[in-house]
Amino acid sequence: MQIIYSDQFSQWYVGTGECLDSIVAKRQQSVLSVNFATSSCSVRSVQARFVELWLYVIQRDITAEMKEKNPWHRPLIIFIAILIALGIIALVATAVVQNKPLQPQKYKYGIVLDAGSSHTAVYIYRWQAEKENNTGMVQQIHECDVKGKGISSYSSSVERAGLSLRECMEEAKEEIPIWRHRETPVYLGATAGMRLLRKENASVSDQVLSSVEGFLQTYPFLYQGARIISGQEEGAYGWITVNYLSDNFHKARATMGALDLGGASTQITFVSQQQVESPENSIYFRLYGKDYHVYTHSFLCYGKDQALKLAMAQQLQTSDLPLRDPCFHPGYSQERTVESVSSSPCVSGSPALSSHANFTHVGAGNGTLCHSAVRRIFNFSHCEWGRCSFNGVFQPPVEGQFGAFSAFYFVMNFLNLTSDTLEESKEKLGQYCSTPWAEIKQSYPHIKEKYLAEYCFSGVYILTLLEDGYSFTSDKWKDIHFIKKIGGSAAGWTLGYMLNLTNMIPAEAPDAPPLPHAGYVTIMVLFSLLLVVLLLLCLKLFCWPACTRSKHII
Ligand SMILES: O=c1[nH]cnc2c1ncn2[C@@H]1O[C@H](COP(=O)(O)OP(=O)(O)O)[C@@H](O)[C@H]1O
Ligand SMILES: [Ca+2]
Repeated sequence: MQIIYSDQFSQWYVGTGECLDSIVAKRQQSVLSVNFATSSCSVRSVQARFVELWLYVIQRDITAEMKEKNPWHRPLIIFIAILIALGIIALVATAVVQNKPLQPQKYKYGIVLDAGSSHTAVYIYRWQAEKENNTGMVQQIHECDVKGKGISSYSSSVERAGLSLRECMEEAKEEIPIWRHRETPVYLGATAGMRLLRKENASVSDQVLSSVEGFLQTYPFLYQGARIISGQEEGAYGWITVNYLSDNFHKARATMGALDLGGASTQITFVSQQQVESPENSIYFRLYGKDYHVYTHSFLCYGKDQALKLAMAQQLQTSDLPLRDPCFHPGYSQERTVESVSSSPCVSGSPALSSHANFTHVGAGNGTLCHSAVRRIFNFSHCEWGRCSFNGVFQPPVEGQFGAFSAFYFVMNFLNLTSDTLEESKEKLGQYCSTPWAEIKQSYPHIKEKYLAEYCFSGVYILTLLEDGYSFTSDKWKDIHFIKKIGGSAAGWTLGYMLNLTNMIPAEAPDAPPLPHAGYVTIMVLFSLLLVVLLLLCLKLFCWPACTRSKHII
């Protein structure tokens, strides 16, 4: 069937159909008159034909009216079509850039050896090559604990100091892709054990460093030096590490203080609103466009192993033998040489110690007496500054949240005191210290006996150092967070050291960061919705008149 419109006569001529001989339709105003010349049609099919014609007429007239009213109709359609095309290109481009797969060769690597007083650990870090200046981008991917003691213990066979690192350095070769070896920096930083050795014998400490240097240079990595870092650096880099891993620099949030307890030294580092009176305790950083005035102090000889020697030496000088030590469990007994205590450069200068060669170290298990004994290794009596922690060292009042790591974590975690109040910790520790040694050994058969025997002392030492030494009062205790890792990377000075030496923390904020994931998703969804709306609009504008523009309906 065919309908033909004639402009000339304002009439539709409809061809013949199954049952229609001819149809002539005419519209005047809103009245459509149709003449059907039928031969054998039913009334129903004539009615249907009439409705069809009526709809066609209305549609045609509306389209004509729209065209007349809106001369921008066609350009609008073209504009919307261009918008849709651009939108699709933008969506695809954003998705491609954002989801670009990271190829393994896009990663860079760095190795830092933490040559501590008790042992050496090798850390391997990895970061995306193009994102070096963004915070939170460097991650620890591997940690290897070197077997045996720290490098400072090799003073009588220095060549073994380097060799002791072999296993962990071989692991590093395995962990890092071969094509990255030559450009992967290796740093070795030695801490308080080597500081003490240098004090005792500078030439031997140099020989130990030469030994590790020679050994590290046999590896294909980019050797960047082996040195003894200062206590100030150790504190500062620990602070950088915890705040970098917590993303505090990037988000310009309040920073977190850092508390590091080693075997031979301990560090406290935090941002203080008060003036840092002593220049040697003050460090200034400009990071990501923000200034940080940081207080730091490293107490040499106040790591937990040297503190134990100090406490034992103190007791040896003032009490009869055998030494009844309240910081060791009842029933504990150990033969020791006086030399094992007095040989430390932290202890030397105590003449009374030389009168005996050996002594029996007996546990008396008493938390309160242990606290008194530990307090005696701190000097609280002189202070030249407005405020001191101990031993005449300036310290402003502690402020904000603190991350306490290394031995702070190991000990408090073992004693299950990481989420207790100060009072609860004292109470639980008192009970633990008075538990018989035989019972302790039975309860923890898999823990190294040296560590196990010392947890009572270490726990009491930590509480005393934090409360009496640094003035973390009961109300501030909750601000101390005992942590081992943050987001898979160990809390410690090594990461901060590497970030600093590779210039990965810029002084000024880098250019705007790429879209965060939430922003990316939001933009993609909004753009998609907009496109759908535009598409529908275009269909409505484009298809409808296009469909009706024809003067023929088939
Ligand atoms: O699992 C553990 N339990 C208890 N103490 C631990 C554990 N692992 C390491 N430590 C202790 O943590 C301390 C780490 O000190 P480190 O060797 O880093 O010395 P430094 O930082 O003073 O040079 C040592 O006292 C070591 O005995
Ligand atoms: Ca350490």
